[in-house]
Amino acid sequence: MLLQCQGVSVTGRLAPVELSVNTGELVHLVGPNGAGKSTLLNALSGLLPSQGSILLDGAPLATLSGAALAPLRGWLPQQQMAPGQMPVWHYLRMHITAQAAETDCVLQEVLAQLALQDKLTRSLTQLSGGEWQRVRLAAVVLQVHPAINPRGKLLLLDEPMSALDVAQQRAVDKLLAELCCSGLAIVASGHDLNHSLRHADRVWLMHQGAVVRQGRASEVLTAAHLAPLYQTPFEQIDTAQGPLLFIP
Ligand SMILES: Nc1ncnc2c1ncn2[C@@H]1O[C@H](COP(=O)(O)OP(=O)(O)OP(=O)(O)O)[C@@H](O)[C@H]1O
Repeated sequence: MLLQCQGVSVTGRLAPVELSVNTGELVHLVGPNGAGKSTLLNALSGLLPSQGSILLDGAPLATLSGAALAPLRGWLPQQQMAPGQMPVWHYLRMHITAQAAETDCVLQEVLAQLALQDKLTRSLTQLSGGEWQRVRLAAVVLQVHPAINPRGKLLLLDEPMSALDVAQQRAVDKLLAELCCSGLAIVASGHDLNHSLRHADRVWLMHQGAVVRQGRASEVLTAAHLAPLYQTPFEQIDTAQGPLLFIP
C-alpha cells in the first residue's frame, strides 16, 4: 500500500476518512462543489494540518519535512498564480528534484506530450490559461517522474483538466496512464463523471465533507448514488465502452 489514511479529518471540513492507494493506481476524486475534494487533497499533500494518520510509503506524512516530501509527491493545487516573470524553462527546472542523465530527454518528452515545446522561453505571465495549466502539470510530473526520480511515488492533482481543450485533455489522460504504468500512484479530482467512468481505476465519491462511497467507477458512479448528492436526476445508458451518465 503506497498511501494509507486512517481516521484522517480536518476540523469542521472533513469527516474522518479511511482510504488507501496502491502503487500504479489512478484514483479519481469526485463530488459536487464544496464536497471537500480540495480539502482532502490538501490534507493528503501534507500542506493542510489534519488529524489521524497518513502513511506515505510506510512513513508518517507528519514526520516528513517539505524538502523530504518534494521528491516523493507532486502536488497540483486547484489554482495558482504564476510566481512572476520567469521563463517557462526556468520554472520547470526549479521543479526537477533529481539529477539524472536522462533529465533532458524526459523533459523534452513531457514538453512534447503537453504541446509546450515552443513555449520554453515565454514568460509565465504571458501564457494563456490552458498553457499555464499545462506548464504547472509538466512541472509536477517532472518533479516525480519515475524515469528521472526513482523516489517519485505519488501525484496529487486538483482538477488537472480545468482550462484544457479536449485534445489537451486526451494528451493528459495518455500521460497520466503512462505514469501509472511506470509505477506512480495518482489521485486526481474532477467534475466529468463520464471521464471518471472511462479512466479511473477507482473512485472516491465525496459529499458534505465526507467520502460517502469508494470503489470501482462503474459501481460508485450510478444514477441512484449520484441523484441525491447532486440534487438532480441522472440517467444512465450502457454503451459498448461501458455506462454513460447524463442529466435529462
Ligand atoms: N480555507 C478554508 N477555511 C474554511 N473553510 C473552507 C476553506 N476552504 C474551503 N472551505 C470550505 O470547505 C468546504 C469544502 O471545500 P473544498 O474546496 O474542499 O470543496 P471542493 O469539493 O474542492 O469544491 P469545488 O468542486 O467547488 O472545487 C466548503 O464548504 C468550503 O466553503
